[in-house]
Amino acid sequence: MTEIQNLDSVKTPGAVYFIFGATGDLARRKLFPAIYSLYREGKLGEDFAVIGVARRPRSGEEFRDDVYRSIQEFCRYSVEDDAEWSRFAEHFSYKSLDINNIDGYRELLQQTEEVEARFGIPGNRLFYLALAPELFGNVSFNLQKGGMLDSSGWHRLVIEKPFGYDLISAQKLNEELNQVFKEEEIYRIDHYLGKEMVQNIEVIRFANAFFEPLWNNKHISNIQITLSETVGVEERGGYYDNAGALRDMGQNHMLQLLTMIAMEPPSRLLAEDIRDEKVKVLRSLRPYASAQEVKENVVRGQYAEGESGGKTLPGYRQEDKVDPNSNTETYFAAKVYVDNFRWAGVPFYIRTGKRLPVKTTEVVVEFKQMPTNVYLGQKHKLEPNLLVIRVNPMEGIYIKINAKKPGTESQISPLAMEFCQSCQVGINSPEAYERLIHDAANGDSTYFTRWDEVATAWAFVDRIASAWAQESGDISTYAAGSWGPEEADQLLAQDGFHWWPVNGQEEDNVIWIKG
Ligand SMILES: NC(=O)C1=CN([C@@H]2O[C@H](COP(=O)(O)OP(=O)(O)OC[C@H]3O[C@@H](n4cnc5c(N)ncnc54)[C@H](OP(=O)(O)O)[C@@H]3O)[C@@H](O)[C@H]2O)C=CC1
Ligand SMILES: O=C1O[C@H](COP(=O)(O)O)[C@@H](O)[C@H](O)[C@H]1O
Repeated sequence: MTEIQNLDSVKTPGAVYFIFGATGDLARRKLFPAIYSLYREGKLGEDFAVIGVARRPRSGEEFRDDVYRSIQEFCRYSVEDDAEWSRFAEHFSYKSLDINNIDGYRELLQQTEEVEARFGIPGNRLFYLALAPELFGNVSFNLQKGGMLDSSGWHRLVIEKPFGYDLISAQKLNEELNQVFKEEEIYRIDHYLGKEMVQNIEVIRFANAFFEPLWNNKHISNIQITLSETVGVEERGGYYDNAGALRDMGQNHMLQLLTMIAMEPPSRLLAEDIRDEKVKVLRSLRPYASAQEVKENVVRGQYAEGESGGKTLPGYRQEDKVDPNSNTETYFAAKVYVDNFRWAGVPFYIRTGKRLPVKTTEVVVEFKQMPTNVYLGQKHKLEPNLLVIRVNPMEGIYIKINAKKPGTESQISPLAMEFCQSCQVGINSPEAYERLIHDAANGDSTYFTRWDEVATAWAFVDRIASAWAQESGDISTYAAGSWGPEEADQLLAQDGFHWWPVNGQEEDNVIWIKG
């Protein structure tokens, strides 16, 4: 068990980082830039090496050029100095390998031992699989067979989502991995857990006397979690058409966010204590008992042609590598209950979708009105208090309260007090992948998903997916650039609530105090 340390300045132990899928999109956009940021901040030191692995032929020089371009395009630091770049780049080499070719692993082993000797690395090996999940099992077997796990240091497997397609496939994958790696050696990435503000939820909740006493069904009327995207499926139509919004965002990022909001305070800040609390929330999710209950509580839709910023956007069925008759959902919203003492009766409304009007991840905690109040009534329109946690792209929190409108005799107006973290000069939050690679190298699994979390989340999501699978007829659509199907508004309206405006769409009547 690892106690969370202040990792801000912790240097990682010397290790070789294997990036399987080194010629792919994730490596280019996220992983190389993250490794460079860690290096620039002194967190990697000089006793590390990166070996890129993929089938495509690449010389070492070509690979380092790829890495350079990816950093210049996507990293929050840019390369400014030739000498510093050469010092960094010499840690990178490439191995062309089909993951099914066992002979290739023996060559990889030789290359590994060479770089370990060269950089004084004590046999620690981190295998990052930026690959399609179907390949995870074979890579693990072949790493073992090819002698890659025989060194004297630690061996860790970092794997990307999706972890399976449903509970059964996830179990199968997990069994395969467990034949080679122990649970504590497996780091399942959910990059939302690496986001600054998702980690901050814990601090906001557990380090402030005025939130925790109110954090329950006596004071909170409902919680809204929005993960909206403006993009469509881009070039990932092949994968997405098989997954859909529920599996792509719901089973993982949304439920993980929900657990961070709903979990009990852990008794200690140990990775296992925190993950124990999160899994208890997942176990407390009220399962939908029938297809009818799914229909009543979950809304889905697919984007059709629409418009945004004066541009016409194609419908989902017109996207590249998408079945022209596809019924895959690109949006879903659900009403979810956490059936425990703290949350009994409080609806959690969650929604996610592609081609929505804004890119944002936000959590809105809506508080109950006071039971009796001299200001309630005809004359005054009191709005409920809100605590809004902005995860991305804006980072920060704001609290909405009622206050006297300045200059009026007795008019009451909502007033939002905001702490915008991303607006503060000097705060340049690390990318999620920087934190997660750093944590994995330091053996801190707090912000990675444990197997029981993954399995419990699948069990919840599978009921929705199988109810949808029984439905016949075409999925309902929403115009690209809109807020999704109208039924999603009904989901809240029937309980007397509405979705609060998110990111940059604040109502005119609110007075803002920016901090
Ligand atoms: N891209 C993203 O933003 C995100 C991706 N993910 C996940 O990360 C993983 C990778 O995604 P992404 O980078 O987009 O995928 P890409 O298709 O862009 O890249 C796949 C990589 O796998 C390599 N590869 C495929 N087959 C083999 C093989 N048999 N042997 C060796 N290498 C192989 C390819 O290289 P080559 O063809 O040269 O062999 C390529 O480098 C997926 O699981 C995805 O779901 C998760 C979240 C976000
Ligand atoms: O995991 C995924 O996340 C992205 C959204 O991530 P964000 O950090 O930009 O909010 C999503 O576009 C993608 O479909 C999904 O696979």
